[in-house]
Amino acid sequence: MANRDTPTAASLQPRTTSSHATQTPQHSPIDSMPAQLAAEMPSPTTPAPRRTPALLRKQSSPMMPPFMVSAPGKVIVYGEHAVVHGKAAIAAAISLRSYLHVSFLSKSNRTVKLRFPDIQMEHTWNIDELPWDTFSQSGKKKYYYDLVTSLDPDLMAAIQPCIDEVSPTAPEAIRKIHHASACSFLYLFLSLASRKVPPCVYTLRSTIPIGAGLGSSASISVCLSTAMLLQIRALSGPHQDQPPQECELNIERINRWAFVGEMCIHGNPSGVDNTVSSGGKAVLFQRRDYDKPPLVIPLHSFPELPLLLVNTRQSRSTATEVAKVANLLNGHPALTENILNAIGLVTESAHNFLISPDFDPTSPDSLQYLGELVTINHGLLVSLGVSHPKLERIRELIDHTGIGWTKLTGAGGGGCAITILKPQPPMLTNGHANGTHNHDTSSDESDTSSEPDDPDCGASIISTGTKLKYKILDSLEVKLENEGFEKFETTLAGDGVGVLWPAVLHNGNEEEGGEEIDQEKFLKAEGTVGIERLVGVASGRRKDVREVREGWKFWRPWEVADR
Ligand SMILES: Nc1ncnc2c1ncn2[C@@H]1O[C@H](COP(=O)(O)OP(=O)(O)O)[C@@H](O)[C@H]1O
Ligand SMILES: C[C@@](O)(CCOP(=O)(O)O)CC(=O)O
Repeated sequence: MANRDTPTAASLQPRTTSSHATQTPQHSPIDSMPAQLAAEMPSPTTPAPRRTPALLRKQSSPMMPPFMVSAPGKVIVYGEHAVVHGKAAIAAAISLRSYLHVSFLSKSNRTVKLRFPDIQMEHTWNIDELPWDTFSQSGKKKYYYDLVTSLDPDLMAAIQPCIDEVSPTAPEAIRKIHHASACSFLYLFLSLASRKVPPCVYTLRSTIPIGAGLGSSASISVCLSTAMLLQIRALSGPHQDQPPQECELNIERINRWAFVGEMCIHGNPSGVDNTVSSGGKAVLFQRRDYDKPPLVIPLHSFPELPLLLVNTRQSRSTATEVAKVANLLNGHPALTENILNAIGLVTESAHNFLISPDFDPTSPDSLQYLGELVTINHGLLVSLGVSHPKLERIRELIDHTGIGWTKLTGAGGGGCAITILKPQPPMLTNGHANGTHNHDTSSDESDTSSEPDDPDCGASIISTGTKLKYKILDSLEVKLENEGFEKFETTLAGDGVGVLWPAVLHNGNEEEGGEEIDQEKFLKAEGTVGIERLVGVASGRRKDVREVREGWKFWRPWEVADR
């Protein structure tokens, strides 16, 4: 995965517009659409069409099938706050994702519609009334391969009236959320598409809690960027056997435009959220000098791990928490610097370990090492004053079960806690009735406690351990819910952006013709489980570590690199 300022930048820029022809993707999912339709797809390099006289009009073409894209949220695993002061941090993708469904309307419709039910937003614009002229003026026009690092005030001013017409009567706080999403959409749409774009509906649903520091905004920006780049045929793949450099190039292209979407929502984002959401897995991220681009190193060795994520549901402000640390630094410079340095060392230790030959993603000892760093990192964040009683309560409840290593993630002061789960519950690894933990599963233990003592049944121990782990997790879930917290069982360091083209699932049977995911079915799916079931993601904790996503395709540079 590459960051917006990495050397791959040069490789993305054709020298002249005419070199576009040589860059036309060979394996885009859109290549599978009928040639006539493909020819009608707008491209930023396609000259504006001449008006066809009514008598010479072509026959109507069949409508393009709907397609879907999906992008993950992220967590900071090590190094938040210290990263603001020049140290490195490690962020990783999670399996909570946003899903964007794109469907097409008949040509006569001339509208583009957003359906974003998570934020109760719906809006339709007339395509012909959008400010295409401003976006295509010379000096303003951007191409899919361009690097855009700031928003153009003239373009922002041109879309403002279109944003203002969204949810005009909603309360101010809701309007702000709607306008941020609309701005992200419109800026990308007007930059990448053209007046000739087929009328379409963008329906978005996410399993990522909004505003909890899990990168929900970046994941929607990545979905929008990917969908539009696919629509203008500026991406190739994803497909199996795609060379790693080509995967990187596509991810980079998506990431650049996702960053533009993020700027619309956040003003001045660091870029780490969209980078992780585009490319998946994990990255080491460091910004020593704010005038220079950040250092972003993909960590392809980061293991896919089951992760427990608990949302305090306590709203927090990143700016306030960052300011708390700045104040502490002012009042206690030497001490605070030492804490920040220690956090920097935590990240450095994790990074060195992950890239060392000693690291074995399947070994409990390796996991233990990474887990201990999680615990240390949390302690240091507490001493910076950025925890919250609710985060401490969650940590206390989880520590009592002994099932893993817990820390706050992101800004703190609320938001979420993460727990890297131990491979086996502590009573199996440390012997029975481990005095340091109160498992609170007394009724559950009776039916499992005899099995681990049997030296001849390793498989049975594993299944007993797994059963016990789930019992502990179930009992924990009840406690967390009773106290108003929200628990997610997710996976750390999975895939980045994915494509389901067309939006059809075959459920293993190609002959059946498959089940089309249409807009209404997508809107009706209930909750995370309903959405994941509909889009073909194996849901629930009993899934394998790598989720099965039938029909979905991902750019996975690490996998190709491993071959
Ligand atoms: N599911 C969603 N549907 C529509 N817009 C969303 C969704 N999730 C996030 N957003 C947009 O992203 C913004 C949230 O950004 P932010 O508060 O930084 O949260 P996060 O830390 O999760 O990225 C929202 O105001 C909204 O504009
Ligand atoms: C506290 C900080 O290090 C991370 C904030 O993360 P989030 O806003 O909770 O995703 C701030 C930053 O890196 O900009």
